Amino acid sequence: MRASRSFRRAQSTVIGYGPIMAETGDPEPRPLVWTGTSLRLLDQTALPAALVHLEVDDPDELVAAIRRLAVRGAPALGVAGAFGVALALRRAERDGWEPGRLDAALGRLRGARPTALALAAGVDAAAACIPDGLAAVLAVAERLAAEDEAANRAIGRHGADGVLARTTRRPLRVLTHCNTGSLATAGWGTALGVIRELHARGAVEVVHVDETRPLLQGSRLTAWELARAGIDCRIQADGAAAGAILRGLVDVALVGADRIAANGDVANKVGTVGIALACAYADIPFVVAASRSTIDPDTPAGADIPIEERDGAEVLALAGHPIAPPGVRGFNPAFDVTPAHLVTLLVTEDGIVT
Ligand SMILES: CSC[C@H]1O[C@H](OP(=O)(O)O)[C@H](O)[C@@H]1O
Repeated sequence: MRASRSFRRAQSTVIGYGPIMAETGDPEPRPLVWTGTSLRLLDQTALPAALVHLEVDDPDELVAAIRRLAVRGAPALGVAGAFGVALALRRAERDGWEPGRLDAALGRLRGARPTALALAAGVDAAAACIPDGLAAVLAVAERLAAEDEAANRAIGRHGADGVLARTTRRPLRVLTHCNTGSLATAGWGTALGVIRELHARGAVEVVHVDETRPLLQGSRLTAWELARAGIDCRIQADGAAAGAILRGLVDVALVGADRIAANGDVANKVGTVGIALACAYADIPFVVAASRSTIDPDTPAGADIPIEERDGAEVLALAGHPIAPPGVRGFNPAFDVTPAHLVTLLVTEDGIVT
């Protein structure tokens, strides 16, 4: 890819885990870092094989990176959206954009992934400070990042308490879906943060990691984070989840959320509702870990949550290789909705919500 002016690709390719930790000096590489003039993204589409950083200084390049999931995960998108407002304001001031052009850029950023409430919320929070200048916008983005990591630590503690109070087997066999760790947030993670806390308390035997088709956030990202944290895991096909639960191989399922409706219905990565149904049938806890900012009082119920429909081509390929006959269409909803009555435990930084 020829790097355009605003989309420079700084690449350091390493294989495995150790070199990455040595490479960054950070036990948990952050999905994004503000450099002072640009947003440095860890390109999650290249993980786990390569550590690739993208230097983005244009809001529309950030929209493109969000849409192809180079940066992803509701909380991380909220922070990225807020920094995206700073990128847009820098551009507007430097290039003398008329107000309509800035508003249009913010609209594209806000709508880049419609299900994740945090993205729009992060853009709105930062945009509200545009009249106070760039420093104020950046301060909002930095605050959102700091608040998110602190919230995740609290979610981890409350979630571990809640899980241990509702399970008897020790140590636990946990199932998780998609990626809800440091890569999906400003640090530590939501459901993966609970798993980290349970592991710190010696309460995790193994984590069943759904690969999470079609983009494989589980096998590529969650397994990568767990391996780096020294937490034993086994990657499984998404289709193995219900059978593992019904065979009694799983003690608790822990997932994140992209948006929670006012009635408690939960939008999360596609495949989540099947796990919830299996947990209900097997009578094991189905636990949702999310920051309070994921709860949307303005969305009455799950049916009102916009579900992102992605290009069907993502389903028709695996790691870029075709796995379907030519001419067949793909159906590719990125999320599904779990009815509130199937959620055993909803945990936020405030504690057990339900
Ligand atoms: C910390 S919750 C992250 C949430 O976002 C993921 O979706 P995507 O990978 O498409 O951004 C998934 O739904 C996770 O539960």
